[in-house]
Amino acid sequence: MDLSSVALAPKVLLHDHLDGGLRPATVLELAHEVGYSELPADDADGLARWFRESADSGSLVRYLETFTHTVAVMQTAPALARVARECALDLANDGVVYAEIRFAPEQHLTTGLSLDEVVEAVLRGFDEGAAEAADAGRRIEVRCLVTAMRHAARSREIAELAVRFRDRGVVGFDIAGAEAGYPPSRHLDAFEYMRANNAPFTIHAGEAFGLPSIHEAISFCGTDRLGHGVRVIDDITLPAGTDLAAHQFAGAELGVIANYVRDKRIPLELCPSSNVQTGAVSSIAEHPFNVLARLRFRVTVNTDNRLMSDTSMSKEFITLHNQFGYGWADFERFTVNAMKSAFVHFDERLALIDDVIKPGYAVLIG
Ligand SMILES: O=c1[nH]cnc2c1ncn2[C@@H]1O[C@H](CO)[C@@H](O)[C@H]1O
Ligand SMILES: [Zn+2]
Repeated sequence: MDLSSVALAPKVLLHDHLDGGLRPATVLELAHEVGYSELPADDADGLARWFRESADSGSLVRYLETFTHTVAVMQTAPALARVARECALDLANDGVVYAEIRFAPEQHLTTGLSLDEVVEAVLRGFDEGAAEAADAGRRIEVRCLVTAMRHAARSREIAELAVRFRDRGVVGFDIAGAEAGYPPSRHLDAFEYMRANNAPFTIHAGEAFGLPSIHEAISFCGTDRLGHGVRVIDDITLPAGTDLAAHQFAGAELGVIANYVRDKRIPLELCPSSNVQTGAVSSIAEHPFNVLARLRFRVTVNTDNRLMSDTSMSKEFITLHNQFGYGWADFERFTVNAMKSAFVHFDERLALIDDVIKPGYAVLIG
């Protein structure tokens, strides 16, 4: 299994930040256009390296500081549309067939755009990119999640934005940003608004902060998915000396929260490389991905921030293959898990599973 063969496999991406996936060269060009002079490097390679190294901090708060630069160059409609178009193209070239891309509209208002104008520009970019990719023989469906920043106080407004655009490409709502000190229950009114409108949402939880955050997200807020959710492992007891790359974990004991997440089939948007960079886990070898997958949690594979982690869906698959020995049948399962967990309607999920994902893996499995 190598990068070029994995790139051919149909992949589904549920957790990817628009402002964490810019091409380094685009950051430079946009900075030049808008006169932003704070970039930490002046060539694409240097900038790519800076993002990866700075994000490799072991702290979510420092990881998030790197977004200052990407957000700074995404403040006009053309810049937002360009970044969105390139995002759709890059994902399609990597074999992603369905993606939900998130970003926080409230962070893109410094030159006077309205929340609606910001979302319209991004959706236009996705449409352009997806149309170009289709012309080149690479079909991709791109949808949008709007994120509210958990330290701020605009979550209800952003939830309303999500519902306002629900028939135009926005399929859900999310909260992100520093987790410690900003529990999901601070934004209960936003989640209640989403539920009252029968509109789905996901919550970044169980990344920098552990089980209490996951508990709030599922029990008080009623989240449909968990952004990361990786610390659910803290509610699972493994016998001493357990090999984390094993094929079965018969001795595992699940606590109340872990059982609830698994019983309810709550999807985990796991992001292996990002989780190591932010210190949510100490290394890929220590990543609970395999334990959770083998215990049949609904695990999905995600990139989080392709620029900060210098990654792609194919690279994340290869990383998991190298560490845990997964093959095509495993990747098909994770991909079907992700498609089942998507926020588009059931018939659209089913069509992608039956017409695109299963036939794609059938060819690879042979
Ligand atoms: O892994 C993460 N955990 C929490 N917040 C994040 C993560 N990655 C990105 N963002 C935050 O989400 C905003 C909107 O896209 C980004 O600007 C960043 O601050
Ligand atoms: Zn994220």
